[in-house]
Amino acid sequence: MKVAIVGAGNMGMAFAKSFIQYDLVKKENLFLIEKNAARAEALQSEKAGVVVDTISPKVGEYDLIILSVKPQDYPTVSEELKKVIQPNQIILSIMAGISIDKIQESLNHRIIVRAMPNTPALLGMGMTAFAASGDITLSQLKKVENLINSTGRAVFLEEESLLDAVTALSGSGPAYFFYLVKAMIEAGKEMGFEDSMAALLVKQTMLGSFHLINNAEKSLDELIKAVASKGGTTEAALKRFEEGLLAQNLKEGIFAAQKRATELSK
Ligand SMILES: NC(=O)C1=CN([C@@H]2O[C@H](COP(=O)(O)OP(=O)(O)OC[C@H]3O[C@@H](n4cnc5c(N)ncnc54)[C@H](OP(=O)(O)O)[C@@H]3O)[C@@H](O)[C@H]2O)C=CC1
Ligand SMILES: O=C(O)[C@@H]1CCC=N1
Repeated sequence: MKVAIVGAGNMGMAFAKSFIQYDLVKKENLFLIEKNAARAEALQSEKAGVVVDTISPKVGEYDLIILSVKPQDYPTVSEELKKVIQPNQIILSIMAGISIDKIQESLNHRIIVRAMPNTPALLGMGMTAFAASGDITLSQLKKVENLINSTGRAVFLEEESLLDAVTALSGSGPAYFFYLVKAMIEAGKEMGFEDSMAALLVKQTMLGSFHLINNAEKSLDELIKAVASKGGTTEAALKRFEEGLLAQNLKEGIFAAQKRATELSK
């Protein structure tokens, strides 16, 4: 398959690297359009694919075009892309908030898949949800799904409107996890540990706990109860979290992300 990527940044390249790793796309069939000069130079030197800085008629030769610029940059991209896009090309957008309708209208093009991945895709451990326009054939959809599957797990959504919630939950989710881990490491340092020791204690705890969620036949409440002894240390921490409305604040943060995704589509 021949794939062009408009905006070869963090996510665009996480996708591209998985496609290459699983031999779904050959490097010579990967066309990277990247306007950031420093990034383009880095991509050139690591021989990541054919690298150019602007959209040209050459883009029309690719089976699939991935849109992975920031939503704010999309109006400029669509102006250029609509001049060169060919009717049989598949568009895969991973941009937060930009709806299939809006992409169809701005490109005057029908065949659109809209996906929301996350950065663990860099390790083939991503979580992507995707929806598609009614105009796509099953064969075209399967081709895109095969590519996405190389980046981790994927779910198809009948309802595109759910993608803003996906963005808030799993798209942005890695940052929430990193934020929690960082706060725990900082607490460790404040209690007197060296940076590396605090990081080890927290990272191994998070890793082991993740596997317990997946492997123990217990609910999350039961897992919490199994750690929190009556009158003990965990209970003291959880009480403080409740007083500070930590869970409520986390949820409100996620709803704010969803609201922002909806705003980006306007
Ligand atoms: N990062 C994440 O975790 C996730 C991101 N997304 C979505 O992926 C998209 C990209 O995000 P991310 O990879 O983090 O962003 P990046 O900034 O890392 O990548 C986007 C790249 O596109 C370049 N660019 C901007 N305009 C153009 C243009 N006209 N032609 C070619 N290249 C251009 C940017 O250059 P410059 O830096 O100079 O602007 C930048 O290098 C966003 O829409 C985001 O919503 C989706 C899921 C997760
Ligand atoms: O923060 C953002 O807007 C993008 C979408 C999901 C993750 N990063």
